[in-house]
Amino acid sequence: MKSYDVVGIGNAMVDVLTQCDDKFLDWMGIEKGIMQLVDRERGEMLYAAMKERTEAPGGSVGNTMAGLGNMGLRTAFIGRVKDDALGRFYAKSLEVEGTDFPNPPVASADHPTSRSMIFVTPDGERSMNTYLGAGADFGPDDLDEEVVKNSAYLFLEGYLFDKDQGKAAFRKAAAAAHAGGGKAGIALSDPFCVDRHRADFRRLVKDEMDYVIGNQHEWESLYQTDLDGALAQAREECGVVVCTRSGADVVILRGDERVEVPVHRVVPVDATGAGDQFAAGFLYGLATGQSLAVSGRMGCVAAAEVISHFGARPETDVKALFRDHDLI
Ligand SMILES: OC[C@H]1O[C@H](O)[C@H](O)[C@@H]1O
Repeated sequence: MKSYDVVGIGNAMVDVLTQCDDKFLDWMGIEKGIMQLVDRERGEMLYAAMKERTEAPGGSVGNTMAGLGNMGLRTAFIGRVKDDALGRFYAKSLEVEGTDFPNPPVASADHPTSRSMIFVTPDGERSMNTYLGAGADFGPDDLDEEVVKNSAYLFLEGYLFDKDQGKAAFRKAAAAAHAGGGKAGIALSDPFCVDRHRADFRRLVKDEMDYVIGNQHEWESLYQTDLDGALAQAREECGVVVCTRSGADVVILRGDERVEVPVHRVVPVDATGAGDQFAAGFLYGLATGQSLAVSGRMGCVAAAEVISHFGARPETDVKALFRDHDLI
């Protein structure tokens, strides 16, 4: 019996969230709806410009693991934080939410704990301004293979694939997952990151991943073609292929099987974490032996919950929502 159902690896990041209007975004030169990297100076300027701030633990795969913990699975999140106030806050909050955080904060980290300044506009769109701190320096030495071997599923965050040491850590993690008889998967995370490392992402997806979750732009960027062409290639190269399409039906492929899961469009209160919680719901289904259709619907239920309030992690009992929808 494994210790964990799902173990995730990603950039451990604290979110600083605020609300603003579109004029404020223009004024500050913030590009709407995407993740932009910022240096420390701009990060501090944006932080100071926020009128009211909420600080919350974030990070894409960290959010997914917290979501899976909320659903009652046994989870761990492996990430790198500095031993500073934000890093200790991050580690503690995951443990409180029921997800193990095996790596202690690193006193000697060169950079402070990663953070993202997130501006949410009245249409619910989120614009993220990320300062890549200690979390982005995650490398093979930060990975205890035994934790991964002891999990049925491994889930990786594409953002960490932006640096060579992150790539090396992912190869080590995938090998450990397979050595332990588990399955390895990744969230592609960002079309620009895919664009910067296309060849390496392609190799990883083809040779080392059992399931891959991405949105339309990420899949198109990976194969440099339209969505149908991209998914046709992905299906040849990877066991389970999941494509979210911002409000349109989710497409899931496994061999000859193709499932389309309907999405009910609503105006979000805050879209932050929608993809992360879709992944949590979907992985819950996969890890508990549900069909692709049910797993996809679980993903949509979890995503709908998180966009109904401010912040990237669930605030209600998502398993109860699965029951309300007759999914369990
Ligand atoms: O996907 C949303 C997450 O991405 C960024 O990493 C932020 O931390 C945020 O919580």
